[in-house]
Amino acid sequence: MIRQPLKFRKTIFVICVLFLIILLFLISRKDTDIINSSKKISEDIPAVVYRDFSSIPKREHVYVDKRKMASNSAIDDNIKQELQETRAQIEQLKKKIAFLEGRIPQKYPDVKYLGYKERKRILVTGGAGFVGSHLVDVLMMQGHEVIVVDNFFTGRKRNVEHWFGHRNFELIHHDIVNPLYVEADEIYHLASPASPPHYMQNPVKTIKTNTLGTINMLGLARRVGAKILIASTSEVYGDPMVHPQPETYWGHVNPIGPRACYDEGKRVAETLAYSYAKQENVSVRVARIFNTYGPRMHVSDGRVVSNFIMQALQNLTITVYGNGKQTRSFCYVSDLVDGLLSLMASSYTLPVNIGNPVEHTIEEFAMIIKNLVPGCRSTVSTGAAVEDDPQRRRPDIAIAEAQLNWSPKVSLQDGLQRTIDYFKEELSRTTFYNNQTYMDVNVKSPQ
Ligand SMILES: O=c1ccn([C@@H]2O[C@H](COP(=O)(O)OP(=O)(O)O[C@H]3OC[C@@H](O)[C@H](O)[C@H]3O)[C@@H](O)[C@H]2O)c(=O)[nH]1
Repeated sequence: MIRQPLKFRKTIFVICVLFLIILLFLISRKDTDIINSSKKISEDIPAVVYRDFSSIPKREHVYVDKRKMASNSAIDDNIKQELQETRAQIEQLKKKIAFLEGRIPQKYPDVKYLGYKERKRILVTGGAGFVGSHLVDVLMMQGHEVIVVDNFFTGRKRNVEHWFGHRNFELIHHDIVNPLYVEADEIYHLASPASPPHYMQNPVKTIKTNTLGTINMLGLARRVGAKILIASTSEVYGDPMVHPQPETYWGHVNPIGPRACYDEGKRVAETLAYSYAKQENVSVRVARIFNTYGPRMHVSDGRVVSNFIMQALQNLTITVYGNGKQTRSFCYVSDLVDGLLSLMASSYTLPVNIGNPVEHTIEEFAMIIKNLVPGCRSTVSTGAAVEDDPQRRRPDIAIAEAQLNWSPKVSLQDGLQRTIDYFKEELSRTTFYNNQTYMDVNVKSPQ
């Protein structure tokens, strides 16, 4: 009985071992299959293509807060409005820049080259004014170094801006009532208001400019040894008793009248010039300038040429002061400039009349201008006379012809046509319409 269970145990043991071996065999076979099949699967699956997802914009997480939505849209509207305003400002600035760029001279007018010995340093007081700027143009073209001094009371930068930046050109903003220290070989002293309404507007300033200013310029000429030309005027003859007026005529001036600040100021300027010549040995030239006209007269100048042309161009009444029987003789600005240059170059030191002797009544002159403006519908009116208005004026230019070999070349017709063209362009500048002060003049009552 005892041996039977032992045998049974052995048999059981053997069976178990065998079972285990079979099991291990089976397991090992199954593993190989799985590996093989998995290999096969991986070979069958196509390779995954790499894709760069970084370029795809990530969706921002937007937190929608309905309470804030209303205020956000109000802010959006403000921003939109600011944006629109800024855009409009930028557009305006662009236009302004384009306008300013248009005014920068692209190329200077042709300037002659002068050697060191021929080139002069020339000071022009009032060089940004009507006559001064035309003189500056010629001096610059001749190749000289030009210094313009102006206080811009009636002068304008616009008149000389085409020379800005040129190496021969210098602009000094200065009032010659105060001393000036510059180096110069020649001085053209033109600074002074010249239009009756302008010089009457501030008579003290007009006298100071023509007396103190002239003393300063003569003092400068003495210090630096410069030759100086004083711009005097036909007004030193006042309301003349001699006709036409020769340089030898002493004049007929009311010393306390409304024109005296200019007339007497210029008479003192002449006296000062000859005093400096005699006492300080200063080389002086004196030009007595008669009525002059041309481009660059200000639309608000107030003198007869600019007033009549502006009125005719706008079909306004042409305003003749007084009965229109008073006479004037009008010289085109380029002729005047030629005369000034000839006088400076000459050795003649006494006063010289520079003007055009062709004389017209102011009434005739109004009709000449009216007829030169095509389609002009202006009427001509006569009215109150200007106090102390000279009744006749015409230069005797015998000295200019003999001593300077000078006489005017431009006819009234041609000169007026060029001037009308200039004023037409001025009128097209919109700013003028806000500033129609060109008829501002002191008149006395007709009685
Ligand atoms: O609108 C106007 C302006 C002027 N006039 C008259 O036209 C004549 C000329 O007057 P302007 O103002 O042009 O010039 P004036 O001749 O009176 O003075 C000028 O003289 C010579 C220069 O040196 C000066 O430029 C200036 O003083 C005057 O009789 C004046 O009364 C008009 O009838 N209507």
